[in-house]
Amino acid sequence: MKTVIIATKNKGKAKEFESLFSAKGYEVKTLLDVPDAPDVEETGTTFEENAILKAEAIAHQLGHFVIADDSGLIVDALEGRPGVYSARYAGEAKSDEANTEKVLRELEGVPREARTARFYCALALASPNQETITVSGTMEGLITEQPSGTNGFGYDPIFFVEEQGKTNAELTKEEKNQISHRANALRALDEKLDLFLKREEGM
Ligand SMILES: O=P(O)(O)OP(=O)(O)OP(=O)(O)OC[C@H]1O[C@@H](n2cnc3c(O)ncnc32)[C@H](O)[C@@H]1O
Ligand SMILES: [Mg+2]
Repeated sequence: MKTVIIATKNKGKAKEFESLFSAKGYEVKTLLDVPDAPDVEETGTTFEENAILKAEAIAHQLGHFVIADDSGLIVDALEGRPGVYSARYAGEAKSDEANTEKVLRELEGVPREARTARFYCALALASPNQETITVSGTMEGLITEQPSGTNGFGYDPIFFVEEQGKTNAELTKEEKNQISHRANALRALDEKLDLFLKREEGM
């Protein structure tokens, strides 16, 4: 089986990449399987920049091609916050609960029609041998007034998808993986990934 390494320490992302890639016949490894993987500082001002920083640092360290994911929630009424600061929005502890509570608090009194938001996912594919490739994907939704559902991770319990009439955390893993920003970004990577891997084999 072909293996792909995802440069992430986020368990929620790791699980999603496992199902998304197993459908393509790949086995997934993440930095959760690499005990001494460095923490890469996310100093970029865009998701793409941060994805490139993580992918290139880890590809260099492992001497192998890797995919990194930088993603987050963009809330219109908050001028795009939490954005690239999504993981640490309520502090360094990176608590999903504290982060969602902070967004809900900041949106108190904001009417439904003004609670529009989107998830954004930038993926970077990097190798010591080739130029880095980036792609992105989004998904649209509304921020609820309270959390609902236990599936998924991060901001999923407060992200309502109108077409499904459910929050992301009420969708099954399979349902989310059809429509998520991560799935959409991976679709954009599909063709480029094959070409990239072919070139990798020739090196
Ligand atoms: O950098 P890595 O190790 O991949 O893990 P991280 O959790 O720090 O990941 P990011 O820097 O990309 O921050 C993304 C944050 O955005 C949120 N997020 C991203 N994708 C999400 C999704 O599909 N559902 C809910 N929240 C998501 C979640 O809070 C993440 O912690
Ligand atoms: Mg991070």
